[in-house]
Amino acid sequence: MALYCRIAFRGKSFCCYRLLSTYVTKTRYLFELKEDDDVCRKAQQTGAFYLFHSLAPLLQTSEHQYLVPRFSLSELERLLSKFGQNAQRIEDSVLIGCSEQHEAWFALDLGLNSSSSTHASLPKSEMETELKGSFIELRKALFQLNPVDSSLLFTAQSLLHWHDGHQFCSRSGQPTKKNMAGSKRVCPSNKIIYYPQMAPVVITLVSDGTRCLLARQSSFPKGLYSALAGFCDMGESVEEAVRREVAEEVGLELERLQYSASQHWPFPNSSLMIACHATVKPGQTEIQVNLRELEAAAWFSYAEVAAALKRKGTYIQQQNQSFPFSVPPKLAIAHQLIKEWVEKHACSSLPD
Ligand SMILES: NC(=O)c1ccc[n+]([C@@H]2O[C@H](COP(=O)([O-])OP(=O)(O)OC[C@H]3O[C@@H](n4cnc5c(N)ncnc54)[C@H](O)[C@@H]3O)[C@@H](O)[C@H]2O)c1
Ligand SMILES: [Mg+2]
Repeated sequence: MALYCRIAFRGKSFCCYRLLSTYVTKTRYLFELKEDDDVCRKAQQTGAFYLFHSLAPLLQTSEHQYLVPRFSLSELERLLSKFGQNAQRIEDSVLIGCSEQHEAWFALDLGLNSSSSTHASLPKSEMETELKGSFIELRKALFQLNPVDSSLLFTAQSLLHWHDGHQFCSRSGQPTKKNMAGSKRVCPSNKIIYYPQMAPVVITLVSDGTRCLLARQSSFPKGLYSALAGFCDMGESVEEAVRREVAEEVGLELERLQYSASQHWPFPNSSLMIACHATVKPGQTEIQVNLRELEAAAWFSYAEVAAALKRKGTYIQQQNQSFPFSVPPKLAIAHQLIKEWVEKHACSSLPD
């Protein structure tokens, strides 16, 4: 789908015959859906709905992967009526994206109670039988989802979670009302607008030139080591947050810092993960682990990290082996940082 655009110049408007790209028209359409409740309501007629129960997405088991079923508006209305609820509950759904053909995608949680509606939680097991699937905790399903589905479900779960936690105005105590798309909530009594929020988190892979530093918290699965991560403090730049987190957690001062990429991460609350590579000064590599934050931290050689990257799944610790370990799954940005480091060091690690 493409649009011709109208541009304004010195107060006059001109029709421009530049064809807008599919990406631009899709982006403009999503913007309209967020801004205009009527357009969004209309989009539900032809849209697709993803279902959740208490923030766990509905999934169906296939051979090696989970499939994510979608429902039309009429299928959803039929389902709600079967469980004794009216179609008004669909207004609790949130917009999570759209296709290039402008089919809008929504997510609806059938397990959460909304303050602004009288809708009670629907029975999970009966719904699972009816829908021929299971509501599975997103974190547990991570390994068996494709990247497109997981990204959509991350967005959906984060938005549903945010709405669930922001049903009341923190100033007036009155229930807030969401717009159709779920891109904001407004307090009807004082008009304060609340927008979905995420916390900036820095994640850093520190290298001393030949080794990289990985750490684990006691809550991690056995054997799992990751890059150093931490929430940004109020008023900090990304660079300041990276330097502080590394100093706080392992007692090292950084020399150089390089941005790599970013990722939205929904666990336990929405974070924007900002991933960097960093180096320490040669010779200044002695780690002092902050045991209030970490269980352990250590330098790992290229060979150790490259072997861990190749290993599938999480490692189950074996007796008498001091350093076997695993790294985070492919979907996590920590995995990407570690992979980039291994690729960069592959050539320099070849035997002479
Ligand atoms: N996607 C990935 O690859 C990846 C890898 C590692 C960590 N992470 C995520 O990064 C996040 C931060 O890592 P961490 O636990 O090491 O952080 P951290 O080192 O900052 O330690 C967490 C502590 O920071 C404090 N804190 C400050 N601001 C906070 C806020 N806005 N929300 C929650 N706690 C806050 C709390 O006391 C909390 O116990 C975690 O949520 C984790 O899920 C993602
Ligand atoms: Mg940390």
